[in-house]
Amino acid sequence: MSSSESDTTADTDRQPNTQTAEGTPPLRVEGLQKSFEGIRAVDGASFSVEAGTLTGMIGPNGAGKSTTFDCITGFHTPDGGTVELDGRPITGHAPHEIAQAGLVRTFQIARELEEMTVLENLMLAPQHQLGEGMWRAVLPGSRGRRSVAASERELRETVWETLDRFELSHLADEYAGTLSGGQRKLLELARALLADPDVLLLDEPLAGVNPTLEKRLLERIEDLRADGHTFLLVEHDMDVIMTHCDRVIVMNQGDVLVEGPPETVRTNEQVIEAYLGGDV
Ligand SMILES: Nc1ncnc2c1ncn2[C@@H]1O[C@H](COP(=O)(O)OP(=O)(O)OP(=O)(O)O)[C@@H](O)[C@H]1O
Repeated sequence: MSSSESDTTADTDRQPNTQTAEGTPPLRVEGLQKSFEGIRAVDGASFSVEAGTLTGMIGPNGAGKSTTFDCITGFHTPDGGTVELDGRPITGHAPHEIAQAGLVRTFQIARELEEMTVLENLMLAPQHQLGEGMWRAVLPGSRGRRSVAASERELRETVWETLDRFELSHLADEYAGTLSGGQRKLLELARALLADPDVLLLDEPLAGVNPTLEKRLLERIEDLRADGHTFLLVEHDMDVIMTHCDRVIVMNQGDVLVEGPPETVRTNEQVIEAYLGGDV
């Protein structure tokens, strides 16, 4: 069943985190399954991501990390299992519905966005990720009897604050297509944030990023975590995972092998074995 064939309706009414039951993790995955022509890419994976954490997902090639991300974010419809956001089911919903519900992933800047400036990319970000109707609901000030023009002015202010925060202001008028790999990653993260997510999924946020920008990206992610944002990231750089994550989920053959704090995971024999005896 494709996400568009889903017979349930996404509970897309954004509710503040304060209304969720105390102790409910922002993201809970239970018994997730997805096969491709007999290959069990995800085979019963269950895990939670706790509020305000930077949780890393690691695992050998083919362990099922990307497929898990795609099932969580609605790009694949799982064959079985459930995904809950703040205790509300989002399993099998379309990607834009899941973004509206508060779970957003970073995307590579698409070709058409490369031909727009950095500023335009950010001004359009909420609209692109949430759909035309919903983006007005997240515009700053749009909940009162404010004019759209006033709201758009406030969005522009938010965008400039975001540009400052990410040290991208000097690139505001540059075409996104001219940015370096690291600057693009910063822009991708900034775009995702403008959708005002409860949970952010980052898929290899540091791939192709030079050490200076890697440091800046990690600092921004840590600031955002300190502000209460919740992250789940797939990253192959083990040092980054072990140094910056609060919790680590290790996947192997489509299932969760081990979950815990980095110091526990690093020394776990099953984990070392899964990486063919290499140093984790
Ligand atoms: N669209 C697809 N069609 C067929 N098989 C697929 C598809 N997507 C993933 N697979 C298979 O599912 C398994 C899990 O793949 P997945 O990409 O989720 O793993 P991964 O942990 O993200 O790997 P990597 O770290 O190499 O990106 C692999 O055997 C892969 O070949």
